[in-house]
Amino acid sequence: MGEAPVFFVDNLQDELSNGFVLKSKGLETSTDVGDRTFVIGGANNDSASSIGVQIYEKSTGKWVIPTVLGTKPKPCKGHSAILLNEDRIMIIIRGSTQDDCIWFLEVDTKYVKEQKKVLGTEVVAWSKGVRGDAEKPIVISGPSGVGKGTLINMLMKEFPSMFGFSVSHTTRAPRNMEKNGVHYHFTERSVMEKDIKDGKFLEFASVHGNLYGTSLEAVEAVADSGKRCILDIDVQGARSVKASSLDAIFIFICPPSMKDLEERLRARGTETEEQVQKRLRNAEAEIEQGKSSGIFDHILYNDNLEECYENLKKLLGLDGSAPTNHKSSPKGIDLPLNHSVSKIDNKILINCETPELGNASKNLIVLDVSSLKGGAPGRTRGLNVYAIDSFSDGLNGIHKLS
Ligand SMILES: Nc1ncnc2c1ncn2[C@@H]1O[C@H](COP(=O)(O)OP(=O)(O)OP(=O)(O)O)[C@@H](O)[C@H]1O
Ligand SMILES: Nc1nc2c(ncn2[C@@H]2O[C@H](COP(=O)(O)O)[C@@H](O)[C@H]2O)c(=O)[nH]1
Repeated sequence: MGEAPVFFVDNLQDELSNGFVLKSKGLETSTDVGDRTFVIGGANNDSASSIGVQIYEKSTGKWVIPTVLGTKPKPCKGHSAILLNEDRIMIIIRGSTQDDCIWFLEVDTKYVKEQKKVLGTEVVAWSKGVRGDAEKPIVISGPSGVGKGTLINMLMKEFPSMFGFSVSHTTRAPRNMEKNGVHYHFTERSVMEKDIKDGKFLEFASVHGNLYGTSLEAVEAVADSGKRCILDIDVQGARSVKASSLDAIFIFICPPSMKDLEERLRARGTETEEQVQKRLRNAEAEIEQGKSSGIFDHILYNDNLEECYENLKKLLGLDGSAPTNHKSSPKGIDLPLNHSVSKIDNKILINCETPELGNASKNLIVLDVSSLKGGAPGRTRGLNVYAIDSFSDGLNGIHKLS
């Protein structure tokens, strides 16, 4: 059992040695991680659109401005910071409401270590804290024409409130009936390449001569709407997702034969002869990898469509053996401006004061961080939140908020 203190910056230099000017407004926190101090918050100019991060290296006495990945929290009236597991800092935004009050700045997680190698710079990564457990996303892969889209459409039609589709980006041209933003985000290669460089994609791959990718936003938009996310991506993309922090179920759809696959692709009539040939050539390698790579948790054969659909529902627990109602979104918490934060084991205690109700009225919000999942890039899930009312007068009531 131990209590981690919360630090507030009180004596930072105005002009940093690397030329970075920190106009301290008393809104920053500093958190020590090994021999580095992470200074978070306080816009370095008035038009800043997000919370800034700087690192002070105690051994060299130098300030470093890291590459900041992930969606960043907006500048705020102040925040509290507390170190978790030596690899991430939990940020509790003051005066914020609902779903925007808990954030994580990853400073030494697996993802951050990988990105440091890739980018060759100091890296930190933001992820937003989400209460409760969303069900695992479903990754569906398989060769072009095997019936992935058909199966996904059947699932979304039968369970519209349960599933949401991750709308990918692609550089290929839209087909006749395809709508931008619904089937794909159709995009220019140069724009997509820049977004990939800026860390906006969970995965991307060159597929049949075009660029395809899943943006973090596409997956998180579905999860934030309380639905279970379905990704229709190729095997290369599935491999990247498997290596990421997204905890998903991986399903590979196999055709009964190459002959059937060819017939389906031709019958769909959406590709030129040259494209059909290219997709069929790629299909052989994809089927080989799908069966042997160890990426996939389940392989389904799509011979008879109805049978394959029933098998898909069965493995997702939708065949009547499990309840089909999706969980309702957890309630939010209103975090007051005045609060203090401490840590005991896997619990963060937020001590909230309500001045208008006098000293006797204090509420304690408990964040249980023992079951955190996921993380940057994306969301950190599995936060459990409890409120204990008026604890200074005795334990009047304990409410589980999520
Ligand atoms: N079991 C099946 N038997 C016969 N035809 C099928 C079967 N499943 C799907 N199809 C048909 O095969 C064609 C290809 O299906 P679909 O477009 O769903 O493939 P896909 O895997 O999503 O392809 P892509 O990866 O290119 O998007 C469609 O015309 C669809 O109606
Ligand atoms: N790696 C990714 N692959 C994707 C993504 N979106 C779709 N795909 C795959 O591309 C092929 C071709 O699709 P089509 O619509 O042009 O027929 C297919 O296998 C899809 O699964 C993505 O975001 N990433």
